Formats: sequence, C-alpha cells, structure tokens
Amino acid sequence: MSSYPPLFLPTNLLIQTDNSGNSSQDLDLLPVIDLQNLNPSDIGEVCRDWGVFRLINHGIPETLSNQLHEETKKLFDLPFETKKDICAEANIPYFWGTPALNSVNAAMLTKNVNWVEGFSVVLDQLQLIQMEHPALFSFRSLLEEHGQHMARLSRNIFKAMVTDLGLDLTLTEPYLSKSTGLIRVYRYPHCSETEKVLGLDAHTDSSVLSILSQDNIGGLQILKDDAWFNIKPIPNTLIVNLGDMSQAISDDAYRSVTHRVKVNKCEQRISICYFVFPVEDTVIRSSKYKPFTNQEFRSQVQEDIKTTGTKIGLPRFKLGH
Ligand SMILES: O=C(O)CCC(=O)C(=O)O
Ligand SMILES: [Fe+2]
Repeated sequence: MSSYPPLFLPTNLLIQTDNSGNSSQDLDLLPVIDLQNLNPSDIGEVCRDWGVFRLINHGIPETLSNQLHEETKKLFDLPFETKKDICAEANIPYFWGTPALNSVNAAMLTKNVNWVEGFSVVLDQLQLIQMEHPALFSFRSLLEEHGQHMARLSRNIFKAMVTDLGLDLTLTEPYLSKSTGLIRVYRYPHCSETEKVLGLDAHTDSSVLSILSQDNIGGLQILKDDAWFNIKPIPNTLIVNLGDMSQAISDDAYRSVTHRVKVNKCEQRISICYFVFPVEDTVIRSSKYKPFTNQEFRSQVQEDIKTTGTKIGLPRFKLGH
C-alpha cells in the first residue's frame, strides 16, 4: 500500500462521482482482426461499425509482453516517494488521479478523480531519458522493443484503412508519424467503491490509433449503441481503437470509439497503451471539419479541459457550427 499515491489510500475516499445505473454487458462480439490476414475491406467494416477491434497474430513475442508487464508492475510497486524521485530524475512524467488536479487544491478532489497512476514516455525521446536507476534499466529496452512493434502494427493497420477509404497512400506518412509514438503505462489501484470511481472517465482518444496491451483483470468498457460493454482480456491479443484523427480523416465514416475504465474491487490492473498521431503541423483535411493540425487540436483540448473540465474534441472543429 505504501506504493499507492496518498490519494488512493482508503482514508482518502472522498469521491462523490456516481457511476451506478450504467449496467454493462460482457462482450464476446468484439470483431477480431488477424494481422497475418489483413484485408482493407474487413478493417473498413470494423472501423465503421465499431471503431475498436481485437488484434491477433500480431507477431509480438509473448515473452516480451510478459517481461514488460512484469517490469511495469515492479516500477509501480516501488514506494510512492521513490517513484516520484526516480521519475523526476529521469525526466519521465509521472501522474496520478486526474492529471490536471495534481497541482490544484484538494477541494477539487471531491469529484471526478480518475483512479489511476501512470508514466508517459515519448518513444523518440527514450534515448534521452536518464535510466540509470536499476528499476528503469530493463524497462527502457523493453519499451523500445515494444514500441517498434507498435509502430509496425499501426503502420500496417493504417495502410489498410487508407486503402479502404480510397485515400492517397502517400498520406500514411504525414497522418501517422512514427516520431509521435507515445506509451503510457497505467496502474489502476483496486478500490472497494467500484460504483463511485472510474479508472478513466468516458472519453475518445485524440490519436489516429491507440493499441492496448492489458493484463488479465479487465475493466475496459466501450460504448456501443448507448450501452457499455466489457472488453474481456484475452491473453496474447491486443485491443486497437481508432482515435479522433481517424474519424476526421475518414469524413466521419469511421468511429472514434468512446471508452472508459472501471476499477476492480480486489485487484489492481496494469495496462500499456500506445498512441500515435499525425505529424505536428500537418493539416488534417476533411469534408466534415475545418482544417486543423494536431497541434491546434491538442491546444483546444487542453483549453476546454481547463475551462469546462472536460474534453470537447472533434465537435469543436465541426463545419457549420
Ligand atoms: O487502460 C486502458 O484500458 C485504457 C486506457 C485509455 O483509454 C487511454 O489511455 O486513453
Ligand atoms: Fe483511451
């Protein structure tokens, strides 16, 4: 327990958010995409209907994923103060609760705190990070290897999407920039009040694609046809979801799926998420939205979170509004 940020200790359970009344169903219907048999029209169909799918035969060695999850767990298991110090030294952003609240007053902690702690690593900057601490040593090489697989998977999937949409294949370069690849590793502490808190609030990702490697605890839910569905953890599979950029690029044909994370009563959950974005100053053109760059989109999201408390996202850029 000493590894938990103080916010997550039982005595600090002040949260008033009410998530009850949202029943959910187990979802075995989630479409499966086989990377060895990748077909643009299959990808197109799941991107239109779901915006999320399970990826199999992805070619990531099981030992790599297991080791990465083990090292991640070890890192989170360190005492809270040690984690903070190591990350400050290594220049790795470490966050807990709702990131925006970390430096704000405690009164705000009474609502909408996300039951999560995590580290963010921009893969391109991995070499710059001071990883001398033994806890970070193998973490870096595992992240690097995992990141290379993520870049390969997202490139292949995005190529199939672009083909399905009938867009110019040269778009795969600026719209999916490997150098923007970012990994967030999360720990969702267990929590007795599963109806009162969420690991992550309902949201859509701002990415082009997000690829998730989760442990066997479960908790991820997607919104489909106004109902929440549990995405079951299945060993050696990945969950791929489309972000806002894919929805814009596809003129709203594809869906940026709304999802959230529930916490578990008894066990913590670990997940490792990869996000990839367009080149910073590439203009995203769409018949449904004003032209915007990734940079403009991100600044708008930040501003909306600051002023309204939530991300507004794509509707901000919708034409005719
Ligand atoms: O941890 C998960 O399962 C999902 C994380 C997520 O949705 C996000 O980081 O945007
Ligand atoms: Fe997400």
